[in-house]
Amino acid sequence: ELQNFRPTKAVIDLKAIQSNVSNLRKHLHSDVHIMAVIKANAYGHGDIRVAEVALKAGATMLAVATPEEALHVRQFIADAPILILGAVPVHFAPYAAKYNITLTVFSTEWLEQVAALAPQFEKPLLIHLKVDSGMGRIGVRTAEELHAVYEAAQLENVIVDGIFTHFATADEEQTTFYEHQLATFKKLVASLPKKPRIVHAANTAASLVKEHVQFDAVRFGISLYGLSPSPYVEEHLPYDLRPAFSLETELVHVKQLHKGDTVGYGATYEATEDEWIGTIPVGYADGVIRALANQEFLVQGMRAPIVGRICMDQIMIKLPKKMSVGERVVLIGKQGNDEITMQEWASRLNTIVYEIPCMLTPRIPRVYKA
Ligand SMILES: Cc1ncc(COP(=O)(O)O)c(CNc2conc2O)c1O
Repeated sequence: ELQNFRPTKAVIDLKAIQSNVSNLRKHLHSDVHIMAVIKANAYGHGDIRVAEVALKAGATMLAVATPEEALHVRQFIADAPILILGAVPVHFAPYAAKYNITLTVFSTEWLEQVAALAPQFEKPLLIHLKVDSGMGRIGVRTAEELHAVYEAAQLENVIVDGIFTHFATADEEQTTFYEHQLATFKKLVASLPKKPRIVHAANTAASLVKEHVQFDAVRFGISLYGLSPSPYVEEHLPYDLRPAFSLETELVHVKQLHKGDTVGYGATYEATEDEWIGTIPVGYADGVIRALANQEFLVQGMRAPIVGRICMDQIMIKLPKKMSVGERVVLIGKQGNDEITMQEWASRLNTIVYEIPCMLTPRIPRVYKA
């Protein structure tokens, strides 16, 4: 395929992914499965390459968010079970059965409509029942709802293969709500006539810092990529995480400004003395949004702040000294003795690290370091 001409790229370190999975493998009880959560194009890291490495390093299942993601992954990964974590329309059920995609189910109406299609399924449809133990998103909330869905799922060509819930506060120090969710979930699972094969509840935070919540599988997302779900979890990690994602580019123009010269739309930045300014080929159409104003990037291991407004495709930075066109600029990652972390971006944008790799658009090619 065509090579990349623009020097802006995200470099994904597959050894970091491999290390994060194999460390989790050692951390978990040996009979607990690792479900690699690769939704949203593996949190912006590239779902197929991440899935291949994760499966080789000890994951046995994959989780995505949408039918389209599941079909895309199944085109490249023939065997691993793929669970769609979100709701899917009834008319997707025949495709799920055909392509061995496991669905999340929590509605009797959904099952009643699928009942009409099930006899024609090419293969049995695997489903996991979803319990809303407090996340307040999707799922059954009471024993009677759970039993109604369980009964409605007793269909030819439908197999209740799992049951799961999702924690809203596992990444926080406060455990009251988390304990309430865990107790609710355990009670509901115990109320079923038969335990489904795969019971799962833990996300990264619960997998890393909570006890007795591993059940039959854990759903491992953010720390698969070497990122921490929260500062609290970061302070209590059972092993070091290796961030897999770095973002880099090169200077495409360098000039010296004199006192009073201005930079960018609105002429919002004014040089206070002779200053060296670099221009880099990346902007808000790449997901480096305008709210990131004043973020620093690294050149020769030194910090260079954005000056002037972020443009759609270009950004100006104030260089610590005269530099040449072609000089490498690190927007996320290490250079010399310094590092620009995703957490630094997230703090500046008043968001969480999860959002950063997801917001970087496909115009930034993801290249892989094996
Ligand atoms: C149902 C479910 N399970 C597991 C995970 C993985 O969580 P982790 O990345 O903390 O390990 C998510 C992440 N869902 C989301 C992450 O950010 N917003 C979300 O809705 C999820 O929605």
